[in-house]
Amino acid sequence: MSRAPFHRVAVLGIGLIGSSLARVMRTRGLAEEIIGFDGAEAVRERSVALGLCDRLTDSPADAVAGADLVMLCLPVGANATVAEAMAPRLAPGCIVSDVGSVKLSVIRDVGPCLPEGVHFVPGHPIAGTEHSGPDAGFADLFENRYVILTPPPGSDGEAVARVKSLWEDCGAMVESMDAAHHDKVLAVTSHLPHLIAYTIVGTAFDLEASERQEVIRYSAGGFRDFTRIAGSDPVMWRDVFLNNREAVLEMLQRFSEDLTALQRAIRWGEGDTLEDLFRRTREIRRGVIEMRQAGTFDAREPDNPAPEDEPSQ
Ligand SMILES: NC(=O)C1=CN([C@@H]2O[C@H](COP(=O)(O)OP(=O)(O)OC[C@H]3O[C@@H](n4cnc5c(N)ncnc54)[C@H](O)[C@@H]3O)[C@@H](O)[C@H]2O)C=CC1
Ligand SMILES: O=C(O)C(=O)Cc1ccc(O)cc1
Repeated sequence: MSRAPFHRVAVLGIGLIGSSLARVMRTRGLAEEIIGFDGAEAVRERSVALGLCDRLTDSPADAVAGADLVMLCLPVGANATVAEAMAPRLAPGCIVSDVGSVKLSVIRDVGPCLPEGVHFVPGHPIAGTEHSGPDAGFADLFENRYVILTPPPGSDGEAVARVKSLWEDCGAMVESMDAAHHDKVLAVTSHLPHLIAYTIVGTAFDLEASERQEVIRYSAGGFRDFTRIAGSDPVMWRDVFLNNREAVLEMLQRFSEDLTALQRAIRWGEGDTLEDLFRRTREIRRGVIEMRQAGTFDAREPDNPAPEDEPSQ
């Protein structure tokens, strides 16, 4: 029997992403032992009941003792406190990685806590859902999804290669890029869309009670897709916006300029302007589907069947 690529993996934060990682590492034999840490007692109890880890602890330091890989799977705003608490027990040669949606802040918050001889390989799976918590995770979450690694200059090549290989073993396609570039790209592809969804659903909620009822009843006209995204975890997304402030504000500025241009086209009846844009965006949608990145939850795409726990259309 071949040995697992990692001896002891500590998963810090057993929510959607942490529990999915624990599940896939377990089912594919990627770790001999999985130790879980979570700050919430209810999450630890649920993780025990689900059999996600070999052992659960309420101490980050206990969790990382003797680990050769530590995976931070926390809201990005929690990384600094947890990294400080775990640092004294990190073994020399250990790899610390993460899954946070923002990368510059993780490098800023975690990097300085790590002792000499510990390797830091920040990462971000572009895979998820609007659900959170240990029950929401599933082993196939990373299958055919991208994972972006943002190793700081001078990172240990072997550590980066081991993290890359782990994600590939989880079914993912791995790319590397500079952290600042990652944060700009994700600001437009992920963070801004979530902000727009939160705004539009909030706007609808603030309508008169009678109109609000109708918004919910007739939501199939486009609104429903926004409510899925706007149902995402409030703490996780608060931390994303507070920690990717500059890039999000820059993209928001560009977006609001484009929105103003559309507003003008509608006001002046410039149908060609509207149609040209809608044709270009339809092409982009087709490209996303061709690259099979349309989402695990999009039941209308034949290439992307809905998981069993999602209601089909
Ligand atoms: N939800 C998604 O679709 C994706 C999330 N991510 C990133 O993954 C990370 C985790 O997200 P999810 O798994 O979705 O969140 P989640 O809310 O499902 O899980 C986070 C877990 O961290 C624990 N936690 C929070 N603050 C803590 C603290 N201070 N000390 C100890 N434990 C604490 C919570 O109890 C919870 O169990 C985030 O950084 C997020 O940006 C990355 C890709 C996709
Ligand atoms: O559910 C969705 O539409 C998502 O966008 C999931 C997601 C959320 C955050 C990430 O950093 C990556 C993926």
